[in-house]
Amino acid sequence: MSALLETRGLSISFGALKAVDNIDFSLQSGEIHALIGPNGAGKTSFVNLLSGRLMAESGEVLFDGRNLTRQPAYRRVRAGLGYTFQVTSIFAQLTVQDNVRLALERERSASAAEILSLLKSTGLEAHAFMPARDLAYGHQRLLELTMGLALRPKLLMLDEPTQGLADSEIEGFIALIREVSKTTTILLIEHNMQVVMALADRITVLERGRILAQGSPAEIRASEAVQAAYLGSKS
Ligand SMILES: Nc1ncnc2c1ncn2[C@@H]1O[C@H](COP(=O)(O)OP(=O)(O)OP(=O)(O)O)[C@@H](O)[C@H]1O
Repeated sequence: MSALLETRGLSISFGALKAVDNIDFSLQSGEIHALIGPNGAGKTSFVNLLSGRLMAESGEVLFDGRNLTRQPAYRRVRAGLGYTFQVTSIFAQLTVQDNVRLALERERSASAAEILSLLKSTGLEAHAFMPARDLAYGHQRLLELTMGLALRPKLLMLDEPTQGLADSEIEGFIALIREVSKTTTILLIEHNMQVVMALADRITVLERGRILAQGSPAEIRASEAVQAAYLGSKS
């Protein structure tokens, strides 16, 4: 099986701090791959290097047979590397369906049927005409996911999608991600270990900008190095 995404020697520093330190990583098409690690391990910086929000100091980002290392963020989105929009990029005064229309129309015009079908896929169709600011917090997270799916990415990167959700909402979110994963490869940054263990096919653990461990959920759960890293950071 060939990798959908690969990084070779990927690095970025902030002053003297090597936030992402020479990372070789690969992700297979079809998998849900979780990226975990203590606070400050470099997860967000790594994903920002993939999305193009940060430019690599050295190393390469290879995606779907192309070298995207020097490409700007919008080209990476166009190549099929998608990520969930942050709550801040939701237009609060616009309706839910108009937010989805805007996400779609970054690329082309969208039909009402297409918008409705996307909203149905994440369970938001009943809220289509509501201003986004009136959505409950959990529904705003769903709107971010819907907007992330709008361009039908080959790989969708989710940065802490369950953060701030109530326990009662998490089961539904797990089921939804599982459904999305039938058609989209997923890279999931997540602190909630229940979510990680329920969803991930493979897990990569980062610590201080490096890969500490990689394996199946069972292997990671059993790893003493991983347990030590987590206990050490109290996160
Ligand atoms: N723009 C920046 N300028 C300076 N230091 C930064 C910057 N962004 C991140 N860092 C530092 O780089 C390190 C890695 O941060 P990063 O946010 O990537 O970690 P993380 O694993 O995503 O953490 P968390 O789980 O807390 O979100 C941290 O020490 C952080 O303080």
